[in-house]
Amino acid sequence: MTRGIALVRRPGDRLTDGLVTHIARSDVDVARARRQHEAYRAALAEAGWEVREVAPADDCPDAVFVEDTVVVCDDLAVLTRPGAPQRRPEIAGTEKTVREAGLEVVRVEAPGTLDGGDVLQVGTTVYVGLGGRTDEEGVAQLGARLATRGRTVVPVPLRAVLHLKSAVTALPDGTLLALPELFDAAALGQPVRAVDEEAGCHVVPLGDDLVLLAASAPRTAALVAELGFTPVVVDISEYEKLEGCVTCLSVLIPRG
Ligand SMILES: CN(C)C(=N)NCCC[C@H](N)C(=O)O
Repeated sequence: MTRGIALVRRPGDRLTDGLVTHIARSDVDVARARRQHEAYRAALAEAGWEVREVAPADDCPDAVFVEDTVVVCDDLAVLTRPGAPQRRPEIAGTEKTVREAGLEVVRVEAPGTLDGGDVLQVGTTVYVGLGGRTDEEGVAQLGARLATRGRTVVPVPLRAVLHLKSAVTALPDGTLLALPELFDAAALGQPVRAVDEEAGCHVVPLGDDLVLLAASAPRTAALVAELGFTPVVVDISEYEKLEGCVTCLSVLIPRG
């Protein structure tokens, strides 16, 4: 029995044209990115997830960052309306896959914008980054949709960072790992544990004590182990060149 479904989308040939907002552009090695994606998928499978692929959207260079296209909460899939207009065609493939997975499907409607990378779910609280990609209308719409599942949305203003989950994510026990200078940390209403590596604030709980994180955060991997969890380390250097992180490359749908 698997833990549930992990949605992923393979990188396309145009990956190197992906958006870059807060860092300098550097060349992406697409062949290496494909190998890293294969290893990422293998890590999810090894951790007990059924890896299910969303159809490629090769005209969209950022389509591999599938997290931004949908927010899954229990049996509900909220299709997003990405803040970057060129990413909106990515939604169709995700919609097909979440429908096939049997989820109820709703969406963020215009003029609201919301990227999945701005949505951090911790228990029944859903923190949503307000910044370059997600606006107040998007937050309000998400709040209304997730209220049907007993969730409370808390807006969190961002500073110079792409997404909320570029700056803070949670360990399985709810401990928030963060770079607090990148956002209004007081808005979370709970303390964070500051990390000293940029990629250290990007973790994905994979079930039980397993925690996925990037090879570029070795000190945080050691911290995660000290705290009693088991780090699962993947090299995603080619995606980091496009402001991607371990969270962005999948959407986990735990078995109901
Ligand atoms: C948590 N993060 C960072 C994400 N969910 N998405 C990253 C998207 C990166 C892409 N180049 C873009 O700019 O859209």
